Amino acid sequence: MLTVRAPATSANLGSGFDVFGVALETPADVVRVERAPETRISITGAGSQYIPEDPKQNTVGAVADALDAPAHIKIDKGVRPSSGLGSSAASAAAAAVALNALYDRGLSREELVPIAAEGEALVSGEAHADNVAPSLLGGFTVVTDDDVTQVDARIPVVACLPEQSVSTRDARGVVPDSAKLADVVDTVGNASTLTVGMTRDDPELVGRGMNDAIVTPRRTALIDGYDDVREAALEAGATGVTVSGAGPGILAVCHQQEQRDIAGAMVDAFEASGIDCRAYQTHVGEGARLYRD
Ligand SMILES: Nc1ncnc2c1ncn2[C@@H]1O[C@H](COP(=O)(O)OP(=O)(O)O)[C@@H](O)[C@H]1O
Ligand SMILES: N[C@@H](CCOP(=O)(O)O)C(=O)O
Repeated sequence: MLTVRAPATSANLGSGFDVFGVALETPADVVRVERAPETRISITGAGSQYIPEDPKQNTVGAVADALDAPAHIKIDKGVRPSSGLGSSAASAAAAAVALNALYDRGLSREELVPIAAEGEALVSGEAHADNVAPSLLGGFTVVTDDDVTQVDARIPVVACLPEQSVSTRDARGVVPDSAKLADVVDTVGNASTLTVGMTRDDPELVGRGMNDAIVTPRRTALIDGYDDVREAALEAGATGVTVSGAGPGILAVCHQQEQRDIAGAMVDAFEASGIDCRAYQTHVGEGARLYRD
C-alpha cells in the first residue's frame, strides 16, 4: 500500500488563463493505492457524495488507465469538488505519483503532468494541466502545450470558498473566443509582472500582476457576491484578488501580517450577502508527497 498527499491548487491567477498555477499548503487530497487485477475506487471526505466511484468517470481512473496500472484506490478528499481549488486535479496528481511508484514506471514528475491531465480532460472536456502541474511539482508553475516550468515560491494567500458550486466545464463555456489586442497587451504585461513577483517572493508584484480584462470578468458574473468580497479583501490589505481557477473560490494574495484580517473580511462580505463560506489562510507550498507504509 502506498499513500500520497497531493495539494489543492489555484489556477490562472487572473492573467495566466490555462497557463499559471500554484500549489497550496492546505487543503489536500490523500490517495492510497494497492495492486489489483482491475481498478476499483472508494471515496470519503469533502464532497465525496458528489464524486463518481466509477473509474470511467473519476480522474484517478483515467490516470490508472493511462499508466496501465490497475489498483484499488482509496481517495480521502480534503479538496471540495467544483470549488476552484483543483479538486479533480489533486486526486489525479496523487494517483499519478502513487501508481507510478506502485508499478515502478520510473516517470519523472514532469512526465506525469500530461498523464494526470488525462483526468482533467475527462471532467472538464480539455486536458488543461494548470492544476495538475503545481499539484505534482509544487510552487508556481507555467504550462505550455508541450512544456512545464516551475519555481519554488512562498507567498501568503487566502482562498475563500463559498457554499456554491461552479463546474469547470460550465465556466469554460463563458470564456470568450477572441480578445482585443489592447487587452492582450495588458494581460501579457500583468502576467510578466506576476512571474517576476513569484521569483522574488514579492506579494506586491504578484498581486498587481493578477489583473485580467479578458477571462476573469466573464467568470465573476457566475459568483454571487464576488465584487463585495473582492473589495473587502483589498480594503483589508490584499495586494491582489481574483477568481481561483474557474471559481467560485476567490483567491487573495497578501503579506503575512494582513492574512488573518483579509480572511475575516472575505468571510464577513460573503455572509453579508447571505452566503456561507470557508476561508483557508495558507501559502504557496510543496507538491505531492509520497509515503511508503
Ligand atoms: N477524484 C475526483 N475528485 C474530485 N472531483 C472529481 C473526481 N473525479 C471526477 N470528479 C468530478 O469532477 C468534477 C469537479 O471537477 P471540476 O469541475 O474541474 O472542479 P474542481 O476545481 O473541483 O476540480 C465534479 O463533477 C466531480 O464529480
Ligand atoms: N484553467 C482552468 C482551471 C480550472 O481550475 P479549477 O480549480 O476550477 O478546476 C480554467 O480556468 O478553466
